[in-house]
Parts: sequence; C-alpha cells; structure tokens
Amino acid sequence: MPIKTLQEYDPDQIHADSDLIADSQINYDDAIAYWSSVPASVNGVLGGFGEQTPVPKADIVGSMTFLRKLETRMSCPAPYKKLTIDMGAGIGRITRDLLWRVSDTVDLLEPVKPFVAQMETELTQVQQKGKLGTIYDIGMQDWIPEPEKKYWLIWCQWCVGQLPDAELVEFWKRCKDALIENGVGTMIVKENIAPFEDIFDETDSSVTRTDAKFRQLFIEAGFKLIASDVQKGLPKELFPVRMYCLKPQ
Ligand SMILES: C[S@@+](CC[C@H](N)C(=O)[O-])C[C@H]1O[C@@H](n2cnc3c(N)ncnc32)[C@H](O)[C@@H]1O
Repeated sequence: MPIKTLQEYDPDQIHADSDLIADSQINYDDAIAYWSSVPASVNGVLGGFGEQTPVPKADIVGSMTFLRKLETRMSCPAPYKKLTIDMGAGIGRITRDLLWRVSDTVDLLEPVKPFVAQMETELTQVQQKGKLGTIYDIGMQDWIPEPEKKYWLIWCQWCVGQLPDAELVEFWKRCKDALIENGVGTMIVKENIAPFEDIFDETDSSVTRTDAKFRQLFIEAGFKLIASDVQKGLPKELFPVRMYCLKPQ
C-alpha cells in the first residue's frame, strides 16, 4: 500500500527480516508493474484512500496551510518565475488541486504511462490557464534537470520511498542544483513516517522511512531543514505524514 496503515505494521516480521536492509529490496520494475496495474484515478494513486475518504481533501488543505506559513521564506523576486515541478506526480492530483494555484508554470514527472495519459484529462483546466509545463515520463532516478531551467519549487510527495537511500540522495542533489539560487528555490517533501525503523513494502516495492532517516538524508544531499509539520486530519489507522520545507545549505 502506498499510503501505509498502522495495522499492516508487524514489528516481529520487520525484526525477522532485519538482516535485509529495507531499501536494498527495492526493485524499479516491480514498482512500475504495480503502479501500472492500479486504476489511473485518485483512489488508485492513493492506495484506496480516494475521494470517498477524508485523505485527498485533508492533504491539500494541510499543504496549503504549510505553504501559507512559509510565504515570506518563499517569495520570488523578479525576474524569477514561479516554476514548479511535481515529482512522482501520479495522475497530476497535486498539480490539479494545489500547485497550479501557487505557481506560474508546473512541470510534472511520472514514469507510469497510464498515469501520464490520464494527466491530459486531469490537467485540462491547468492547461487552459496556460500553466502546464513539460511532462517528463521518466523515473526520478533518470531525471537530469535541463541546465537552463531553474525551479522555484520542487514538490516530492508520496514517491521518494520508490528510491533506495543512495539513489535518493543523488536525486536530491540534482534537485538542489535545479533550484533558483540565493535561497529563492525551495524543495518540499511530504511523506509517510515509519515509527521505529525503515520498512520495506513489497506491494509497490518502496520503503517508508523514519523521521531520523529523512533528516540524515537531507543533510547528505546538502539541504537544510527550514520547517516541518505533521499533516492533520488523516484517519488514525494511517502512519503519520510529515511535511518538510528544505533549502540548499
Ligand atoms: C502514492 S503515488 C503518489 C502520486 C502523487 N504524488 C500524489 O500524491 O497524488 C506514488 C507515485 O510514484 C510513482 N513512482 C513510482 N516509481 C517512481 C520513480 N522511480 N520515480 C518517480 N515516480 C515514481 C508512481 O507511479 C505513483 O504515481
């Protein structure tokens, strides 16, 4: 399940597998096969926590509140433009419901073809408003930022567990280099948090990391943490979800 539930967490099982490092079990092909097999819908990308649950709305409201708190830290002086990229974007849910509102243009990155195809429907209005940028149909591990493009905001939500630690650090280093310099650019990471140790999930071949692991990897990638909040209003059976606001060191 991409959105992990606490009931699924079995510490005995985790300890039985503890000779296997969680992220060493990630397999990109298995992940793509899983994501290609689920419906190209909000319910599909949120592992069954779609619009019939409070999750999508609470998520967007929580992100908007977090961004409002950060407004002064995220100002974008001329001549810069508010160019954003939505990483592991699924069907474009976050761009459709949030990112276009705060950005001039939004690029998206998503490797699963049926999700990319569905973006055409989901993002019609974003396109009509002239805010749809480039769609990269590749994985984060293969993304090499275009040298002339500098982002005001890089949004990574419910997707970085698809990369092993070392690949994730390399990806975040490329993100750092792709941000507008002089502290203008920001990266936001919003992910499930594991309670005690990183957990491998064979369903979508991903890991759920602890808060301590996230903070360690941010430092390794050269980011400093500006602010962090826990998402409110999610069902109690879900793992906590945390938002991190990061700037290059
Ligand atoms: C839980 S969904 C979240 C989608 C979207 N971020 C959202 O919140 O609506 C995880 C997404 O990560 C994508 N994904 C899987 N492996 C990836 C990779 N290596 N690089 C980028 N995205 C990946 C999946 O296809 C899926 O769209």
